[in-house]
Amino acid sequence: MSDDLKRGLEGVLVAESELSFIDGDAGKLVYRGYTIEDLARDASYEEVVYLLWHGELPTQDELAEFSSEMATERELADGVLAEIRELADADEVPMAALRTIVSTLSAYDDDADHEDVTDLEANVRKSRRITAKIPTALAAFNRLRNGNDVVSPREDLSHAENFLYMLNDEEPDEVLADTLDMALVLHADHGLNASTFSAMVTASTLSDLHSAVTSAVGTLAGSLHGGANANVMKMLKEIDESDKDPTKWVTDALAEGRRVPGFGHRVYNVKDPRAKILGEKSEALGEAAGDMKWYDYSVAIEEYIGEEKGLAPNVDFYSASTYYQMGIPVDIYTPIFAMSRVAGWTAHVIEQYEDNRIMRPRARYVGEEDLTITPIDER
Ligand SMILES: CC(=O)SCCNC(=O)CCNC(=O)[C@H](O)C(C)(C)COP(=O)(O)OP(=O)(O)OC[C@H]1O[C@@H](n2cnc3c(N)ncnc32)[C@H](O)[C@@H]1OP(=O)(O)O
Ligand SMILES: O=C([O-])CC(=O)C(=O)O
Repeated sequence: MSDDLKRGLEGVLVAESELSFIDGDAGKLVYRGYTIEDLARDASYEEVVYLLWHGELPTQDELAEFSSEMATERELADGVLAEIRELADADEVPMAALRTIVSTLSAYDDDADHEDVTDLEANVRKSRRITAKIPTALAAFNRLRNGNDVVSPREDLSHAENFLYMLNDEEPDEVLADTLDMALVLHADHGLNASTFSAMVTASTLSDLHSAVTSAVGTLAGSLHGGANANVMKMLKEIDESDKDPTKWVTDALAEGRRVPGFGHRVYNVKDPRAKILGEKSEALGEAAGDMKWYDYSVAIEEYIGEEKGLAPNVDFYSASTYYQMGIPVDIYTPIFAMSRVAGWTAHVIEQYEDNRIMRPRARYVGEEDLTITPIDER
């Protein structure tokens, strides 16, 4: 047994997976053999979810059937809606609300008390229901906390279109729908990132899929992981409201020992390929609106941090200005990440069940030894 300490489990190999491959030096991301660039250009989110869960891209008939099965699962039970209303009334933060909602979904899932938590067919059905219902829950939560009525899902719209329709009570135009669909494709899986790993740890104890996804949502929320996308936008807005230019703002932040959200990565040593694609989307949205401010601030920061710190943008950097220009509220950027990543979480959990061993690393003990207890009345 090696006594090398691997802080943050850096580089530790704990599983074999057929789902996604990352080459951190080349800036390459692949889902089941297909590059992220090809998938972003040529595949819808529904096709990517099918690819992750079923191992290959669907035929036209398979896609039509799969999309329809997903769409029929969008409605929420009254009990779930009642809870969403309570969370909105309590002004819960969106990622905490989503964590609670995912957990509650199990109470209304016919497969949830299935005796064998590893049953593949039941897990695919549960994955489909959770993935289909998260957008409905998130849109309902956002509308209720703003004093608006809930908009019911429609089965004739795609996953991305239907979410924007429920969020805004208006069918999205093609640019908005395509941009969100592509963002969902880009976020769907990413190896053993922290939230996926936490889902796998939960599953490895032979706990159920809803528990694994609930763990993952809680893990994604942190500012070092999915929470960074909202922090990027807060930074861009802070820069805009200050009298500093972006490089001065970042210089001051670094001098104060602060981390710049949206930069750095455990695996990529170069620019994240997803950031490249999202940067192009952010630029295109700015051009269409005739306002390049958010894109220009972002590029200035990217150039400066690259020169000063040798750090490159990760996926969260350009998703921020992209979502902002789409009119999406800043505090639901991370829930939208979860809305996509649930496909990867569930796919990895299913892989974990197929070849399970409980995850159980160890810590080097550095505490006191051989102490004797002083009786309580003498302490
Ligand atoms: C979807 C995602 O989860 S993508 C990541 C989203 N998170 C962020 O954008 C938050 C900002 N980034 C970070 O905090 C980190 O880069 C992480 C968490 C992504 C990766 O962390 P690690 O692999 O553990 O790298 P680590 O924290 O050891 O950083 C290495 C060095 O780069 C520096 N560094 C890393 N990221 C940043 C940053 N964003 N701003 C400033 N300095 C940074 C660290 O201070 C450290 O410097 P040091 O060696 O002088 O102490
Ligand atoms: O892989 C990681 O560590 C973080 C990341 O980029 C992701 O989850 O998409």
